[in-house]
Amino acid sequence: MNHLKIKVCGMREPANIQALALLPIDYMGFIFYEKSARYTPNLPNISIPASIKKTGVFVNAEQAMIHKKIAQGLQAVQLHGQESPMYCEQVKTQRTEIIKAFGIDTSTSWESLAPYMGIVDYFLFDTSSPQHGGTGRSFNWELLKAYPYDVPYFLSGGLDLVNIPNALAIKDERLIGLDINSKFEVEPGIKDIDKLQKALKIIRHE
Ligand SMILES: O=C(O)c1ccccc1N[C@@H]1O[C@H](COP(=O)(O)O)[C@@H](O)[C@H]1O
Repeated sequence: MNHLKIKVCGMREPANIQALALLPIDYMGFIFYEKSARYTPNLPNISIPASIKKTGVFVNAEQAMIHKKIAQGLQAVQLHGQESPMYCEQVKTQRTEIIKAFGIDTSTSWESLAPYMGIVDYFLFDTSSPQHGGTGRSFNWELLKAYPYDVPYFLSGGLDLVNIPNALAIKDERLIGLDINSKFEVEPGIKDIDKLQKALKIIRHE
């Protein structure tokens, strides 16, 4: 399998961000969705290595708000609501990756993702839920076998030290990364750095 990208989401506390920035991750996520327990109103003013893409997570947000956050230094935008393909196109800038999230369950119609192709950089497949994400629950990954497109995707939803090895066993070149969140927290928004290091060792086969 190619080098799997690792995204750690839901950061907001300066010391915790600084500690995470020392780890070999690819994306660091900041949740700009007020109803989330991990909500942060602003991108923390902390130096993060250029190798880590600062990612804003939004749910059906005003586009002006997203553009404001991009201007503050985001390299990626993760859209977790019912954002349309046109919305994704309008939010995209030359320097910003677009990750469109979908909650997956047995009712998922893969055909509904087709209009996003050529617009978004990645899909992200998460557990379907009314709160749009951060549930700590995984979905039935067997459903991914029916995913018919070439667009690479991140896997998320309740990833933890027990199920990450199972995620690594998914034989699919389109699986480009893992998104780690609530199962690695000491409290919402504060990550357990030691536990994340253990996950990184598993993922990077160290
Ligand atoms: O984490 C949240 O609170 C959240 C709220 C609304 C939308 C997305 C959110 N986080 C994203 O949810 C997934 C799965 O997280 P978990 O591992 O199940 O806790 C992940 O992509 C986060 O970026």
